[in-house]
Amino acid sequence: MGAIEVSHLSKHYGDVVAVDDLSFEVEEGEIFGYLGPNGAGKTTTIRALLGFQTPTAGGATLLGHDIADERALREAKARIGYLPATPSFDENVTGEVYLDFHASLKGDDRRDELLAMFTPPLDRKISTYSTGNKQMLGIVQTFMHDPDLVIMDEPTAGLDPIKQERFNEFLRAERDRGTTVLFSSHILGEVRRVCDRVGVIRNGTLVALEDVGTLLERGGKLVRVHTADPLDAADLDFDGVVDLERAGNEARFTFTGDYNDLVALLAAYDVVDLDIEEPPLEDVFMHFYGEEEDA
Ligand SMILES: Nc1ncnc2c1ncn2[C@@H]1O[C@H](COP(=O)(O)OP(=O)(O)OP(=O)(O)O)[C@@H](O)[C@H]1O
Repeated sequence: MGAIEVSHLSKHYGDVVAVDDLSFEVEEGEIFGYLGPNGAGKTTTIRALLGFQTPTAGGATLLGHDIADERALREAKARIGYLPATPSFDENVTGEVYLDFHASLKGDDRRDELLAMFTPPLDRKISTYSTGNKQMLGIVQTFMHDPDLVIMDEPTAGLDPIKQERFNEFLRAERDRGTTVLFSSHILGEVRRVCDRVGVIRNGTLVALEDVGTLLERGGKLVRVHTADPLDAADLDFDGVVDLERAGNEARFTFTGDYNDLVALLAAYDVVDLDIEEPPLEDVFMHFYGEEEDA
Protein backbone atom coordinates (compact mmCIF):
# COMPACT_ATOMS: atom_id res chain seq x y z
CA MET A 1 0.00 0.00 0.00
CA GLY A 2 1.29 3.45 -0.88
CA ALA A 3 1.42 6.19 1.76
CA ILE A 4 -0.53 8.32 -0.71
CA GLU A 5 -2.72 6.79 -3.40
CA VAL A 6 -4.35 9.25 -5.76
CA SER A 7 -7.00 7.78 -8.02
CA HIS A 8 -8.60 9.64 -10.94
CA LEU A 9 -8.66 12.86 -8.93
CA SER A 10 -10.19 15.88 -10.65
CA LYS A 11 -10.89 19.36 -9.35
CA HIS A 12 -12.71 21.99 -11.39
CA TYR A 13 -13.28 25.60 -10.36
CA GLY A 14 -16.19 26.52 -12.61
CA ASP A 15 -14.77 26.25 -16.11
CA VAL A 16 -11.18 25.99 -14.87
CA VAL A 17 -9.91 22.40 -14.79
CA ALA A 18 -7.20 22.68 -12.12
CA VAL A 19 -6.61 18.92 -11.75
CA ASP A 20 -7.71 16.47 -14.40
CA ASP A 21 -8.08 12.72 -13.77
CA LEU A 22 -4.85 12.46 -11.79
CA SER A 23 -3.58 9.08 -10.58
CA PHE A 24 -0.28 8.34 -8.82
CA GLU A 25 1.12 6.71 -5.75
CA VAL A 26 3.72 7.83 -3.24
CA GLU A 27 5.45 4.85 -1.68
CA GLU A 28 6.13 4.53 2.01
CA GLY A 29 9.51 5.91 2.99
CA GLU A 30 10.26 7.88 -0.15
CA ILE A 31 10.71 11.57 -0.84
CA PHE A 32 8.47 12.50 -3.71
CA GLY A 33 8.95 15.80 -5.50
CA TYR A 34 5.83 17.31 -6.99
CA LEU A 35 6.78 19.70 -9.75
CA GLY A 36 5.18 21.76 -12.42
CA PRO A 37 4.94 25.27 -13.81
CA ASN A 38 2.89 28.00 -12.11
CA GLY A 39 -0.81 27.18 -12.15
CA ALA A 40 -0.22 23.51 -13.03
CA GLY A 41 -2.38 22.23 -10.18
CA LYS A 42 0.12 21.37 -7.43
CA THR A 43 -1.49 23.35 -4.62
CA THR A 44 -4.95 22.21 -5.68
CA THR A 45 -3.85 18.57 -5.48
CA ILE A 46 -2.31 19.06 -2.05
CA ARG A 47 -5.35 20.91 -0.71
CA ALA A 48 -7.70 18.26 -2.06
CA LEU A 49 -5.64 15.49 -0.47
CA LEU A 50 -5.91 17.17 2.92
CA GLY A 51 -9.65 17.74 2.67
CA PHE A 52 -9.52 21.54 2.18
CA GLN A 53 -11.02 21.19 -1.30
CA THR A 54 -13.68 18.67 -2.28
CA PRO A 55 -12.67 16.79 -5.42
CA THR A 56 -14.99 17.14 -8.41
CA ALA A 57 -14.32 13.48 -9.16
CA GLY A 58 -12.05 10.67 -8.03
CA GLY A 59 -10.37 10.39 -4.66
CA ALA A 60 -7.34 9.36 -2.68
CA THR A 61 -6.12 7.63 0.43
CA LEU A 62 -3.57 8.94 2.92
CA LEU A 63 -1.89 6.23 5.03
CA GLY A 64 -4.69 3.92 3.90
CA HIS A 65 -7.45 6.30 5.02
CA ASP A 66 -10.04 7.44 2.48
CA ILE A 67 -9.96 11.25 2.25
CA ALA A 68 -13.69 11.29 1.41
CA ASP A 69 -14.42 9.89 4.87
CA GLU A 70 -14.14 12.80 7.30
CA ARG A 71 -13.43 10.65 10.32
CA ALA A 72 -10.85 8.52 8.52
CA LEU A 73 -9.15 11.67 7.27
CA ARG A 74 -9.05 13.10 10.79
CA GLU A 75 -7.40 9.91 12.03
CA ALA A 76 -4.87 10.02 9.21
CA LYS A 77 -4.10 13.68 9.91
CA ALA A 78 -2.96 12.86 13.44
CA ARG A 79 -0.03 11.08 11.76
CA ILE A 80 0.51 13.68 9.04
CA GLY A 81 2.50 16.91 9.01
CA TYR A 82 1.32 19.63 6.65
CA LEU A 83 3.10 22.81 5.66
CA PRO A 84 1.05 25.01 3.32
CA ALA A 85 2.68 27.39 0.82
CA THR A 86 1.59 30.39 2.89
CA PRO A 87 0.84 29.22 6.41
CA SER A 88 -1.84 31.32 8.06
CA PHE A 89 -0.63 32.40 11.47
CA ASP A 90 -2.39 34.38 14.14
CA GLU A 91 0.15 37.18 13.91
CA ASN A 92 -0.68 38.56 17.36
CA VAL A 93 0.64 35.58 19.27
CA THR A 94 4.25 34.59 19.85
CA GLY A 95 5.83 31.62 18.11
CA GLU A 96 5.83 29.83 21.46
CA VAL A 97 2.07 30.23 21.88
CA TYR A 98 1.52 29.09 18.30
CA LEU A 99 3.56 25.91 18.89
CA ASP A 100 1.82 25.31 22.25
CA PHE A 101 -1.52 25.44 20.48
CA HIS A 102 -0.46 22.90 17.85
CA ALA A 103 1.14 20.74 20.53
CA SER A 104 -2.24 20.57 22.28
CA LEU A 105 -3.77 19.19 19.08
CA LYS A 106 -1.13 16.70 17.94
CA GLY A 107 1.75 16.52 20.39
CA ASP A 108 5.27 17.94 20.31
CA ASP A 109 7.71 15.16 21.21
CA ARG A 110 10.31 16.52 18.83
CA ARG A 111 9.89 20.25 19.46
CA ASP A 112 13.23 20.81 21.20
CA GLU A 113 15.18 18.72 18.72
CA LEU A 114 13.68 20.71 15.84
CA LEU A 115 14.25 24.05 17.53
CA ALA A 116 17.95 23.21 17.76
CA MET A 117 17.99 23.12 13.93
CA PHE A 118 15.38 25.69 13.00
CA THR A 119 15.45 28.80 15.10
CA PRO A 120 12.49 31.17 14.87
CA PRO A 121 12.54 33.81 17.66
CA LEU A 122 9.87 32.10 19.75
CA ASP A 123 9.38 34.85 22.32
CA ARG A 124 8.45 37.45 19.70
CA LYS A 125 5.05 38.04 18.12
CA ILE A 126 4.71 36.36 14.73
CA SER A 127 3.81 39.76 13.20
CA THR A 128 7.49 40.74 13.65
CA TYR A 129 8.84 37.62 11.91
CA SER A 130 10.71 37.64 8.62
CA THR A 131 9.52 35.29 5.87
CA GLY A 132 12.28 32.82 6.73
CA ASN A 133 11.39 32.89 10.44
CA LYS A 134 7.76 32.14 9.62
CA GLN A 135 8.87 29.29 7.40
CA MET A 136 11.05 27.84 10.17
CA LEU A 137 8.16 28.07 12.62
CA GLY A 138 6.01 26.25 10.07
CA ILE A 139 8.65 23.53 9.68
CA VAL A 140 8.85 22.97 13.44
CA GLN A 141 5.04 22.78 13.62
CA THR A 142 4.95 20.31 10.72
CA PHE A 143 7.42 17.83 12.21
CA MET A 144 7.15 18.22 15.98
CA HIS A 145 4.54 15.46 16.49
CA ASP A 146 6.80 13.02 14.60
CA PRO A 147 4.47 12.37 11.64
CA ASP A 148 4.64 9.27 9.42
CA LEU A 149 3.73 11.30 6.35
CA VAL A 150 4.62 14.90 5.57
CA ILE A 151 3.06 17.01 2.83
CA MET A 152 4.60 20.40 2.09
CA ASP A 153 3.91 23.10 -0.47
CA GLU A 154 7.22 24.76 -1.41
CA PRO A 155 8.81 24.28 2.01
CA THR A 156 12.12 26.01 1.33
CA ALA A 157 10.65 29.18 -0.17
CA GLY A 158 11.95 32.07 1.93
CA LEU A 159 14.80 30.13 3.58
CA ASP A 160 18.35 31.32 3.04
CA PRO A 161 20.69 28.86 1.24
CA ILE A 162 22.26 27.56 4.47
CA LYS A 163 18.87 26.87 6.05
CA GLN A 164 17.67 25.33 2.78
CA GLU A 165 20.59 22.93 2.83
CA ARG A 166 20.02 22.18 6.53
CA PHE A 167 16.40 21.47 5.77
CA ASN A 168 17.28 19.20 2.85
CA GLU A 169 19.73 17.27 5.02
CA PHE A 170 17.05 16.97 7.67
CA LEU A 171 14.57 15.64 5.09
CA ARG A 172 16.99 12.97 3.94
CA ALA A 173 17.50 11.89 7.55
CA GLU A 174 13.73 11.79 8.06
CA ARG A 175 13.37 9.60 5.01
CA ASP A 176 16.06 7.29 6.38
CA ARG A 177 14.04 6.80 9.54
CA GLY A 178 11.01 5.83 7.44
CA THR A 179 9.03 9.06 7.06
CA THR A 180 7.27 9.55 3.73
CA VAL A 181 7.49 13.03 2.23
CA LEU A 182 5.70 14.73 -0.63
CA PHE A 183 6.67 18.29 -1.40
CA SER A 184 6.12 20.68 -4.24
CA SER A 185 9.02 22.76 -5.44
CA HIS A 186 10.34 25.00 -8.17
CA ILE A 187 13.96 24.56 -7.10
CA LEU A 188 15.32 21.87 -9.37
CA GLY A 189 18.71 21.52 -7.73
CA GLU A 190 16.97 20.74 -4.47
CA VAL A 191 14.74 18.20 -6.15
CA ARG A 192 17.77 16.48 -7.56
CA ARG A 193 19.62 16.38 -4.25
CA VAL A 194 16.71 15.28 -2.13
CA CYS A 195 14.00 13.43 -4.04
CA ASP A 196 13.80 9.73 -4.83
CA ARG A 197 11.04 10.19 -7.38
CA VAL A 198 9.30 13.06 -9.05
CA GLY A 199 5.90 13.64 -10.56
CA VAL A 200 5.60 16.48 -13.04
CA ILE A 201 2.16 18.01 -13.46
CA ARG A 202 1.18 20.31 -16.28
CA ASN A 203 -2.28 21.70 -16.98
CA GLY A 204 -3.66 19.47 -14.25
CA THR A 205 -2.30 16.28 -15.82
CA LEU A 206 0.67 14.15 -14.84
CA VAL A 207 3.22 14.32 -17.66
CA ALA A 208 6.06 12.42 -15.98
CA LEU A 209 6.41 10.09 -13.03
CA GLU A 210 9.80 8.54 -12.46
CA ASP A 211 12.86 8.31 -10.32
CA VAL A 212 15.22 11.23 -10.58
CA GLY A 213 18.03 9.12 -12.08
CA THR A 214 15.83 7.87 -14.91
CA LEU A 215 14.59 11.35 -15.62
CA LEU A 216 18.17 12.56 -15.97
CA GLU A 217 19.02 9.60 -18.18
CA ARG A 218 16.15 10.44 -20.48
CA GLY A 219 17.52 13.96 -20.69
CA GLY A 220 20.57 12.52 -22.48
CA LYS A 221 24.08 13.93 -22.34
CA LEU A 222 25.47 17.22 -23.49
CA VAL A 223 28.24 16.60 -26.01
CA ARG A 224 30.81 19.18 -27.06
CA VAL A 225 33.35 17.97 -29.57
CA HIS A 226 36.23 19.79 -31.22
CA THR A 227 37.67 18.14 -34.32
CA ALA A 228 40.72 18.88 -36.49
CA ASP A 229 38.41 19.19 -39.53
CA PRO A 230 34.82 20.44 -39.25
CA LEU A 231 32.24 17.75 -38.56
CA ASP A 232 30.06 17.13 -41.57
CA ALA A 233 26.41 18.01 -40.76
CA ALA A 234 25.25 14.94 -42.70
CA ASP A 235 27.33 12.70 -40.40
CA LEU A 236 25.45 14.16 -37.43
CA ASP A 237 22.06 13.47 -38.94
CA PHE A 238 21.16 10.37 -36.95
CA ASP A 239 18.78 9.33 -34.16
CA GLY A 240 19.57 10.81 -30.81
CA VAL A 241 21.31 14.02 -31.90
CA VAL A 242 19.19 17.01 -30.87
CA ASP A 243 19.68 20.76 -30.55
CA LEU A 244 22.77 20.65 -32.75
CA GLU A 245 24.89 23.81 -32.89
CA ARG A 246 28.04 24.06 -34.99
CA ALA A 247 30.67 26.77 -34.99
CA GLY A 248 33.88 26.21 -36.94
CA ASN A 249 35.47 22.96 -35.83
CA GLU A 250 33.27 22.66 -32.76
CA ALA A 251 29.87 20.99 -32.49
CA ARG A 252 27.56 20.92 -29.46
CA PHE A 253 24.46 18.79 -29.17
CA THR A 254 22.33 16.81 -26.75
CA PHE A 255 22.69 13.10 -27.29
CA THR A 256 19.92 10.66 -26.34
CA GLY A 257 20.82 7.80 -28.70
CA ASP A 258 23.01 4.69 -28.71
CA TYR A 259 26.54 5.50 -27.52
CA ASN A 260 28.03 3.07 -30.04
CA ASP A 261 26.70 5.28 -32.86
CA LEU A 262 28.37 8.26 -31.24
CA VAL A 263 31.68 6.45 -30.82
CA ALA A 264 31.54 5.27 -34.47
CA LEU A 265 30.93 8.85 -35.63
CA LEU A 266 33.82 10.28 -33.61
CA ALA A 267 36.17 7.47 -34.71
CA ALA A 268 35.92 8.79 -38.26
CA TYR A 269 37.41 12.16 -37.20
CA ASP A 270 40.56 13.44 -35.59
CA VAL A 271 39.08 14.48 -32.21
CA VAL A 272 40.99 17.34 -30.54
CA ASP A 273 38.78 17.77 -27.48
CA LEU A 274 35.64 16.14 -26.14
CA ASP A 275 33.25 16.85 -23.24
CA ILE A 276 30.30 14.62 -22.44
CA GLU A 277 28.30 15.70 -19.43
CA GLU A 278 24.90 15.60 -17.81
CA PRO A 279 22.67 18.47 -18.88
CA PRO A 280 21.46 20.86 -16.19
CA LEU A 281 18.26 19.53 -14.63
CA GLU A 282 16.61 22.76 -15.77
CA ASP A 283 17.04 21.68 -19.40
CA VAL A 284 15.54 18.29 -18.68
CA PHE A 285 12.52 19.85 -17.08
CA MET A 286 12.01 22.49 -19.74
CA HIS A 287 11.08 19.61 -21.95
CA PHE A 288 8.10 18.96 -19.67
CA TYR A 289 7.37 22.53 -18.73
CA GLY A 290 7.39 23.63 -22.35
CA GLU A 291 6.47 27.12 -23.40
CA GLU A 292 3.95 27.60 -20.64
CA GLU A 293 6.72 27.83 -18.08
CA ASP A 294 5.90 31.44 -17.32
CA ALA A 295 2.15 31.08 -17.60
N1 LIG B 1 -10.02 29.03 -5.73
C1 LIG B 1 -9.82 29.01 -7.05
N2 LIG B 1 -10.77 29.47 -7.90
C2 LIG B 1 -10.57 29.43 -9.23
N3 LIG B 1 -9.48 28.96 -9.83
C3 LIG B 1 -8.49 28.49 -9.03
C4 LIG B 1 -8.60 28.48 -7.60
N4 LIG B 1 -7.46 27.96 -7.09
C5 LIG B 1 -6.67 27.63 -8.14
N5 LIG B 1 -7.29 27.95 -9.32
C6 LIG B 1 -6.76 27.73 -10.67
O1 LIG B 1 -6.42 26.35 -10.76
C7 LIG B 1 -5.23 26.17 -11.51
C8 LIG B 1 -4.20 25.41 -10.67
O2 LIG B 1 -3.76 26.25 -9.60
P1 LIG B 1 -2.76 25.75 -8.45
O3 LIG B 1 -2.68 26.85 -7.44
O4 LIG B 1 -3.17 24.41 -8.01
O5 LIG B 1 -1.38 25.65 -9.26
P2 LIG B 1 0.12 25.43 -8.72
O6 LIG B 1 0.69 24.35 -9.55
O7 LIG B 1 0.10 25.24 -7.25
O8 LIG B 1 0.80 26.80 -9.10
P3 LIG B 1 2.07 27.61 -8.42
O9 LIG B 1 3.31 26.89 -8.78
O10 LIG B 1 1.96 28.94 -9.10
O11 LIG B 1 1.80 27.69 -6.94
C9 LIG B 1 -4.79 27.57 -11.94
O12 LIG B 1 -5.29 27.80 -13.23
C10 LIG B 1 -5.45 28.46 -10.92
O13 LIG B 1 -5.68 29.74 -11.48
